Amino acid sequence: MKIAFLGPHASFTQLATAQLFPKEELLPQASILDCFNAVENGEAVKAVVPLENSIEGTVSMTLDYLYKTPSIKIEAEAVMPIAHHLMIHPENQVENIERIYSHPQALAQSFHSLDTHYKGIPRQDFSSTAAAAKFVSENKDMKIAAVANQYAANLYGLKIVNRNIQDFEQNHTRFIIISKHQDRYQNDSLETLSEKSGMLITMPEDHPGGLHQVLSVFAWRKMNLSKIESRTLKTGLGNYFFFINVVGPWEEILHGNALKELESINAEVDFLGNYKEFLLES
Ligand SMILES: O=C(O)C(=O)C[C@]1(C(=O)O)C=C[C@@H](O)C=C1
Repeated sequence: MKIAFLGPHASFTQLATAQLFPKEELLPQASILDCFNAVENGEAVKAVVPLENSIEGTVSMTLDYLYKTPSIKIEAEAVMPIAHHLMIHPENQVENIERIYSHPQALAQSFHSLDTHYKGIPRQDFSSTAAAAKFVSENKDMKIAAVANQYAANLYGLKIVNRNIQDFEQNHTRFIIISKHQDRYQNDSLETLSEKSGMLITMPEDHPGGLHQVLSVFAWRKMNLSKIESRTLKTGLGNYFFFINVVGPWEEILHGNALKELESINAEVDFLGNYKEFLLES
């Protein structure tokens, strides 16, 4: 089975994917959009993409493509500790560095640390931390550094010059397994943290109390929400869709009726699945 992931090798997403699918063929992709496309056009059966980070919040691109591609559902979540290191080509000196490359999430998670230790050195976005590390390894004549993980340093032969530069010690990223099949991913060798349902909800028009109506569907049934995130619909300022997580295993009557009630108040619901959240190693 082919599994797409945000590559190249040694990205954080690859470390997560390798733990979730140790025996499958992994297909590196250049972007989160490419991961969605690979699943959509059948090139890969599933993909692993980042959804949320404990320091920097939601990966908005993932949320947007979940919304834009209703055929794609969620099979599982996996949470992994994240440690960022600054690395350079072994023939370079850290004192000479003139630019720092990484994925925008990694740069944001290390913002204050980079600002304190490398003030004034411009930072540049890359498609992933591993892509930045690879670029540094291939360009020893440029005075550049990358923010990436230990595996990227090993794989691309870079020297770590500053360890654990994430701004908060507790740094975790939540990844999701996406597919068109809505299979439930199960893995007894990983610790299960929770079970939840995910859904995208859109109200057809803006009216007073619209969100309250949606939330009351869950509230009076005593359904516990663990996440609610609004994201722009890109149809004009003030128009949003909502990503909602409901805690617990799927109960046919309780959840089924909640979905029916949402429909009856004209909410559009894209049910993404009932799935487990697993814990991964760093
Ligand atoms: O750039 C990588 O290595 C990724 O896998 C992407 C990503 C993200 O988008 O959040 C994954 C985990 C970390 O939070 C930093 C970057």
